[in-house]
Amino acid sequence: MILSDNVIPRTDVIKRAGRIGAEIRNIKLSGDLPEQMIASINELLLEHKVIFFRDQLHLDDAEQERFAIRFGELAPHPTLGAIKGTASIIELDSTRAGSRADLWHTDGTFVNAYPKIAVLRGIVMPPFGGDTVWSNTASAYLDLAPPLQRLADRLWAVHSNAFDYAILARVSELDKKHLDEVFTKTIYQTEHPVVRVHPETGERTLVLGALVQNFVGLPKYVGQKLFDLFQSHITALENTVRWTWKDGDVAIWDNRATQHYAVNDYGDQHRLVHRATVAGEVPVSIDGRSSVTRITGPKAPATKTGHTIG
Ligand SMILES: O=C(O)CCC(=O)C(=O)O
Ligand SMILES: [Fe+2]
Repeated sequence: MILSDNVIPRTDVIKRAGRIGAEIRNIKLSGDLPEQMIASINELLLEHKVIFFRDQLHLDDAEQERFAIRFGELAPHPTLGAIKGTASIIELDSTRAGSRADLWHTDGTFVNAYPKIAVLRGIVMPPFGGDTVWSNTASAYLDLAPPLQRLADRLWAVHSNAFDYAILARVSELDKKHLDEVFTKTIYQTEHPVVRVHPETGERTLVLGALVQNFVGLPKYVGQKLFDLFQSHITALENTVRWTWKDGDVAIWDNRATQHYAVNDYGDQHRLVHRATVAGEVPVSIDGRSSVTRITGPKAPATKTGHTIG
């Protein structure tokens, strides 16, 4: 019997899709939960990759962070920082530029030690639309045919917070200016293995998503096709779970084994979420090499911009 069975009854864990996602009932999240409970939540997180808790309306920013810090050090966003009075919380408010994360991504992969866990609290959720979808990057790896696994095993990709305007067609001129000024005030470029070994489960997971710029040693055009091929395995519907939010819901994901996408279908209805972030480990490839941040510098020439993903 695994640890969590003693602490969280199996009947309080309700799977929400075949390969990823479970709702956990009858827990009031707080910084004061006993250590065994935190260990059990972590165990369920590793198993299900994203876990959901309803009715957490008692949480404020401080308590959200007191809970999150039980899983590790809090990590502010490298360029956005954290909202006032918090160590790591970013606010995504639909009325503000760049707050719609409608691209498949893993958070923060433009740095080497990108976050391991995110705790997202739905504060004002629209009555319809605005779901979030997560995908399982460990099962996606297993879905690859063995020759494609061997190819992925050896590939490395460059991730950056610099973006081409072309892929952000929905962003207005005003948004571009804001994103340019805030999100990409420093440009990071990091080389990650396409396949990392999960430090807690030993699983192989794919490290890709919207922050990928190119594959090391591959022409852009070829790389784009390969990227699409790998991403299509990650985002296959069978490999995802979709959450319809209510105010007070909390979603916690293992950012080392997932990608996510915030569905942008709620028009100008208000949607407000706060995310606390737990620092992660530097990824290690299957042959034991670590990710490297190659460039950390002031913003380069004006052809690039950013987005709040990550
Ligand atoms: O708004 C959401 O549902 C998810 C936003 C996101 O990508 C994040 O918090 O990392
Ligand atoms: Fe995100």
